[in-house]
Amino acid sequence: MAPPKKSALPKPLPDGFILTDTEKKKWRLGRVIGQGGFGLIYLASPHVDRPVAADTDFVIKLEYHDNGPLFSELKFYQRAAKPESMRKWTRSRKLDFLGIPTYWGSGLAEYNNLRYRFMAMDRLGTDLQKFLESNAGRMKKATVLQLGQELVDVLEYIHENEYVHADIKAANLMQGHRDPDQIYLADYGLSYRYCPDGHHKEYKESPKKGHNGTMEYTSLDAHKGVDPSRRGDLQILGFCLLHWLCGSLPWDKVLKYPAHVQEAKTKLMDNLPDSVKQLSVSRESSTDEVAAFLLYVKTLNYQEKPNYQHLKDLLSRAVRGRLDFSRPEGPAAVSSTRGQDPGTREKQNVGRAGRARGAKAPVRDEEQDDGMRSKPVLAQYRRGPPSQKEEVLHEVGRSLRPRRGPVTYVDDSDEEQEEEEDDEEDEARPRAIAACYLRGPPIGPRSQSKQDTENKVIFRKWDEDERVRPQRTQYSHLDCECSDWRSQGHHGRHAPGAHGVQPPATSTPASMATSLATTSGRGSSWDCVRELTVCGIIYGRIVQTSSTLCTDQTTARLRGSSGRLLPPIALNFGVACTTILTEEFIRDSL
Ligand SMILES: Nc1ncnc2c1ncn2[C@@H]1O[C@H](COP(=O)(O)OP(=O)(O)OP(=O)(O)O)[C@@H](O)[C@H]1O
Repeated sequence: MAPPKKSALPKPLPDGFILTDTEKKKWRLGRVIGQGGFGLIYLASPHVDRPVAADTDFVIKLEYHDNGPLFSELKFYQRAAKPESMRKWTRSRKLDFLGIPTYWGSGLAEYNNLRYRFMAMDRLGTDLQKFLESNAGRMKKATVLQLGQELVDVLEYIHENEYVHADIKAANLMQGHRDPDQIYLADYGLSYRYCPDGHHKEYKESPKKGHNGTMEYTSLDAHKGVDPSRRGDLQILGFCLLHWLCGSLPWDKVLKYPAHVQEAKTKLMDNLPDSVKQLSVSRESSTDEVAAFLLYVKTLNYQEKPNYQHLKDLLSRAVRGRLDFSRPEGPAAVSSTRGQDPGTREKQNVGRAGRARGAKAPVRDEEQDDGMRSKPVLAQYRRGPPSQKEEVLHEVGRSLRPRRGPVTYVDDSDEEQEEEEDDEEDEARPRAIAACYLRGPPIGPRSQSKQDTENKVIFRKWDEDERVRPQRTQYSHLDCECSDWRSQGHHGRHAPGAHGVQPPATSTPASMATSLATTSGRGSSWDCVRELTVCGIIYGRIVQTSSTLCTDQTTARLRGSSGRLLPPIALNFGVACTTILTEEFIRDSL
């Protein structure tokens, strides 16, 4: 019998499933606590004879066997982050702590004719993107500088072990599960072995590979299609520090135009330190240290080993102690991509972008925008080239970074094949991502249709509701909504990625619903409209489809820079989708 057709996200394994890793150690799966574009994160425990405790210290990341990201991540942990080598490093450098999660094992599994790869690792806590979201995109200066120093330590360790991370951002920084003062750099799915066996990659620009990474922060080398290196990681970190201090970056408004982002970053780097100093939002949050940091990074040659101690010294104003993620004092972030009315945001952003660019108006062209915006928001905003026609809804809710499509990987337990794997791994690294594949709807003004105006009214009302709704963490939000859904007897059966039925790729709402009804063999399209919406509520992954339904602006307002729907907003968004889907469904049916 042919195995069932696979989607990118694995069909979940049942609660209590036992996995055996390559060291013959057994792991019991608990409930799912997270979901990426290709993988699920389960609570897990090595005590297989009893259910997994809610406060367990382990998680298991699960992907289909032939997906690339987990394979790359595994290789990183196996080669560069062995617990013993990290312990030695920490001792020799007299560090209190090194923020790299511990890898506990990995292996393969088979269930219902499907093959999986898994990795057991430390359980982590909240990611820092959450704090930014509730603090208008900013952090206190002492916290930013302290984080900067800790991340320089982490980068020095991984750089000395032949790897670069290449995707540093708040969404990939997570608090410790037990100790919120310990911050870990997670997600090594895009990490790159820049110096295999001590041989540094050559500098080679390749326009076809250009603009790889998370658009806000990716390095100028990556914009030019040059393989990631140590200086690139440090430049990415510098852009992150600047963002966290100011709540915005000069290129926030042109993120969908990679060439414009590259131009703005080049200008910023060319005009250091003034270009960065003048972005300070207040004296307390002055950007002088970040300007000096980026200035030093600019002096580095492609293959040059950075002076990490010097970089830490440049950020040394921070006081060691507890990290403080409370809202910084002083003016609100002027162009945070979150938590603000887009009108306000736009006005403020013009000022900031203008300053960063000198006298020139922000890279923003109404005509061009309108041209772009008049087109329907279709597959071109998905992340990564559309490899398969049946690309599904849940793939579009992921971060902006590109991912390789399914590639067959050899079993990494076979050391003899390591070199072959390395080649394969290099081959499989994410390739250039053309601007047209960038996920996210156009941002900015557009001509208003009647539907736009109606949608705005709907969203304004929910924005008001939003202010009185208490903030919840991502986990509790997900848990709560999943359990609501389960308590209705659905058990995630119709949730994207959790069953054999996948919502169809972008289409009209009516055809989407009808197609879902046909493929699932269930009920009427009307039921499916409702279920699609619930899927959206639970997973916050209905962005792409809703992009085709809602106005660009309303959708843009609901996104964080990570590209995810902000959790409380996801709920509202689901409701909005119901309305829009329903209206269009009725209209199409008449
Ligand atoms: N070690 C961990 N402990 C606890 N939660 C985790 C851990 N790793 C990841 N998560 C949670 O699971 C979610 C999915 O993580 P994952 O690394 O698979 O994907 P992602 O980084 O969100 O997306 P992408 O597919 O772009 O990598 C994360 O957003 C995070 O909330």
